Formats: sequence, structure tokens, C-alpha cells
Amino acid sequence: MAHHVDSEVGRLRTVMLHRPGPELKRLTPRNNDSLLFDGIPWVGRAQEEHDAFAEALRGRGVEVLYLGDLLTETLSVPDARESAIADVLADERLGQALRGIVRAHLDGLDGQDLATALMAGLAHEELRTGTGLAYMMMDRHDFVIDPLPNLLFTRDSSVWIGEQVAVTSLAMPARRRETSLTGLIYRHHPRFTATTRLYEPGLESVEGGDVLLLAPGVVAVGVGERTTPAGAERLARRIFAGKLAHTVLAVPIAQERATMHLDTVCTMVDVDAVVMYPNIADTLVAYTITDDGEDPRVTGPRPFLAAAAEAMKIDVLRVIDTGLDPVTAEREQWDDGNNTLAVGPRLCVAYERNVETNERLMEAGIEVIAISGSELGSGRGGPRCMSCPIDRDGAD
Ligand SMILES: NC(=[NH2+])NCCC[C@H](N)C(=O)O
Repeated sequence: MAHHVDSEVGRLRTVMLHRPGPELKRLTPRNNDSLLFDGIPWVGRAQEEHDAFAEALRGRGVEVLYLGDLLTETLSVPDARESAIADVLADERLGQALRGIVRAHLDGLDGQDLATALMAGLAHEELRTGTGLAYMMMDRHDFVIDPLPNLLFTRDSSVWIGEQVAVTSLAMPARRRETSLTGLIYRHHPRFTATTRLYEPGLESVEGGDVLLLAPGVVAVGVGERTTPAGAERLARRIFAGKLAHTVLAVPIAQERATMHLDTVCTMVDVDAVVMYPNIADTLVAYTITDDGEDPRVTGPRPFLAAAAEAMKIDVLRVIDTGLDPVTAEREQWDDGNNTLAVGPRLCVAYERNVETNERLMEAGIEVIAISGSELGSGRGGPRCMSCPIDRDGAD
């Protein structure tokens, strides 16, 4: 089955989400910073919020695939299972004796429990007794397999451009192992076996939250905390080699947590309109990279909106004027007010708490499906972060 995504706003047909699970129960005040959460979510409520998100999408005719289910199904392929286990055993913190104990533990698990261990991690105390220096010197609460609470944000660990999938190269150590799971799914799951790979983990950093498909043939890539200039360059070269776009815009964003990805400050809500953090709308710039034979041509920087409109061959890329005072704008940006997921042109999912941004969107003729995200948002991600579109209709 061929999959296809060439815009942010074409009618959404299939999306991959991750229903938060036991990996969130690993978060404590001691590890939440390094695991990239700003608080300790109430897991049951986060699941309810997430179920409502998925239901809102299904209600609009979107097929929802869950990463956890795809992973479990993938692990029924013997090669996939072996490669998943080999991957966690390669962790150099284990040492030979403990590696043997973890191997025996994982070998005893069925597909579903193995998927859970790969996602939620494994604490020392969950192992039956063992021997060896690493085993004996670890605290019972130490992880022998680290949990992956940020799997929730499926946007970042893979991104579809045209009919190809980029399995990304995640910047933060707490997230790197996520792509061994998405990589496995795309390699072995029957639904994806014929898919061409656009990018792989281990290359220069690129995260999906930085990739915005402005229009067929035009891709914007945020460059900041998560995607490096070298990552954007490599991605652009591969996009051109695959004839997936003619222009890539590299967009510098502040290297801060509040703006970790381009989609924290700008998402598309119509074929020619974005919602954007007002405090940066006038200052955002872009370098234009175009396909020019062997070496791509780079020009700029120039104002983002002008560069984008030109590449998209439209007169203007409209910015929905949220008209917010800078303090409200900053508060709603932090709570992912600009991080909308378009289900189709002029129809998007947004967190209900961003009352003012949503009101302005509606005044501008954008229908907003408001979902609650008080717990989901504690990891700093909104509807767009929590979704990986796999199929969209053409945008026009
Ligand atoms: N596309 C996004 N904006 N993703 C948000 C990811 C949030 C996650 N806690 C992180 O820090 O990586």
C-alpha cells in the first residue's frame, strides 16, 4: 500500500499516534528534566485526553494507527524481534553479565510484553536476581532499559515526505532510542515494507517537528535546538535526490526549550495560511535551498513569509492575526497554541486552553476542534507534535 503526504493541510486519511502508557509512570521529579517533561503527568487523565484526541480524529474520518500496536505486530516477525533485542543489549552500561540477564528476561516475553518493555523501559528491580558487577552495583530503581515517555510525540521520530519516510536522527539522548522502534516498524511491518527511506538515525540531527510541508514541492525545515544546519542540508539533498521537492527553506529558530521545533511557533491551517507566534512573525527568516544539480543552491536569508510565498508560487502566505498582547502570546505559545494539527484545509485540532488563539482562528474562518491537554501538554507538545500523518489527500 503506497502512502503519501505532500502538505500539512490535505484531508488527513491516516495518522500514527501513540497512546501514552506505562512509560509515563516512570517520570519522577528526579528524572523529568532529563526525560524532557516539565511536570509529572497524571497518567490516567493523560490517557483519557489522548483517547478523546483520537476519537475527534476518527470522528472526522481519519484512520488512527497506534505506534504500540504497530510495534507489537512488528515484533511477531522473528528478525524484527531479534533486532529490537540486540539494539537494547548494545547499551554499554550493561556489561557482559547483566547483558545476559536482560537477554534472558526479554527472550521470555511475548510480543506485547516485549513491546511494553521497549517503550516503558525496564528497571533493575523488575529483573529476577542476577550476578555480576553492573547488576550488583546498580540501584534497584535504575533503568537497565531507559523508558521513552516522549514516544507520545510521534511527529518527531519519523516524517513522511511524498511517498518516502524519514526516520529521523533525534538530538536529545532521552529520545534517541525512539527511532529504533519507528525504524523497526517501517522496516518490518507488512503495511510499510515497500517504503523507501529518506533519512536514517545516526545522521546529522533532524527532528520531524522541524519539518513543515508548506506546499507540494516546498518544505520548510526549522534549524535550532533539534535540527542542525548540517541536518537540514543533508535532508535537502536527499529530498532533491528523490525529486520530492524543488525548494527547501531552512528557518533559524531560537535554541530554547520554548521553541524547540519549528512547529512550536508556526503550523499551517490552510493551503495559504499559517498560525504563528506573533512575537516572531516579523523577524523569522529563511535560507532558500533549491535543487541545482550536484550542489544545491543556497540564497538568503530573507524574511520567511516572503521566501515561503515565492517558493509556494502564491502572492502571500497569510498569517492568521492572533492579535495577542505579547504576554498572552507567550503564555499560549508555551502551551502549544501555535501547534495545531490540520485535518483538512481550514479545519484543525488545537488545545482548548489556548482560548484567545483559538478564538482568533475561528474569527478567521478556521474551524477548531478543541481538545483538552492539561496532562498531555506537560511534555510540551500539542496536537501536531502528537501525530505523524501517513496519508493525506492532495492539498487543493
Ligand atoms: N514536534 C514537537 N514540537 N514535539 C514536542 C516534543 C516535546 C518533547 N518533550 C521534547 O522535548 O522533545
